Amino acid sequence: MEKLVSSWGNNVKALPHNYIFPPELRPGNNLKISFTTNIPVIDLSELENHHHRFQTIQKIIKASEEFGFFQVINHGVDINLMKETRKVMKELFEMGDEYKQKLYSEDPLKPCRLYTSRPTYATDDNLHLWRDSFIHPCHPLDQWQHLWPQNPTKYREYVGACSVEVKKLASRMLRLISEGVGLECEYFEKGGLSGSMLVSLNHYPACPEPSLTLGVSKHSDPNLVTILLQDYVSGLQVLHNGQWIAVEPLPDAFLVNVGFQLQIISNGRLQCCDHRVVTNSSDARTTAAFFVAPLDDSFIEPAQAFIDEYHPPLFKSFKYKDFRSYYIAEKGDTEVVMESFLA
Ligand SMILES: O=C(O)CCC(=O)C(=O)O
Ligand SMILES: [Fe+2]
Repeated sequence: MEKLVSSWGNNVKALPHNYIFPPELRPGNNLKISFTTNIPVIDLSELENHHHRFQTIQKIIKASEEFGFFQVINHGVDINLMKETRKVMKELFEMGDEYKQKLYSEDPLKPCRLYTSRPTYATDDNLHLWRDSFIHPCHPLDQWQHLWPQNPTKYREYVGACSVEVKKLASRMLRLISEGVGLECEYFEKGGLSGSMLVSLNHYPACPEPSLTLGVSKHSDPNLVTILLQDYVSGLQVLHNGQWIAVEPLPDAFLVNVGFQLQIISNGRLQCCDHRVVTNSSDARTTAAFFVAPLDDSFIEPAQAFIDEYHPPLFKSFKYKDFRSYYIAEKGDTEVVMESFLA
């Protein structure tokens, strides 16, 4: 498969010209950032202790206000399931080219497909990302699982079990966030606000010239909340107060990040945050991003709880599918997307 980076990336000593980013967008010297400033790590087992419950919820809110990102440990998802899921994800990208060709598609309407760079690769300009991605819906499981690949043989079993657990974790995080900001506990379970979940398995092969390219360029996630399963290889960077900070990969943790919809519903109190992925020359990195999103016809607007005479709505009301189409058309440009949904 000459298009997939996982098929040819290991055989090149220099980047093809259409993978070299313009100087102002390259990671350059920011390739290796120490983990001195790090995003908060929150221990969810503290919620069981009623003395610490309130403080833990406040930590979640503070992290969502200041960083838009945090990691959770002792989250209740079986560590062995996480390990097996990571293994089966890696196996998928190691399958032979002939098999990967069957999964590959440039049709954005195909629900389950392997692509390279961006979903819009076929019509993209001449600048590609150093990643392959396998994407498909994963909630409700029985509606989608039969469309997933049967090879690797344990793919459906582990990715299915992990999806169920991640969806439960996402619902738990959304209930805690609701409690922390004074929304009714089930707020995000109504109106289809968290009714869908898509998983994107990202594979970033080792790269010959990591300072010149990116695995994913700067963006904020268009959905409600994203839960990321990482391995031990670093690569994710978050823009915080104008500086890129590197996220330390904690293999037993899940990373949680605020999407555009959570920012809009909270009337700007919680912040989505720009992030990107850098590559490295020694190790491939494989991650699973679980995007919890509203249903297409869900109606999105700032919740009444955040609005009073001193706090007018900062954003318009819209249907989620209109936001999503606009986000895709504008290639996820944060400023342009935000601007056009301001009240
Ligand atoms: O792979 C990662 O670390 C993050 C990927 C990401 O930001 C995304 O898929 O939206
Ligand atoms: Fe993202």
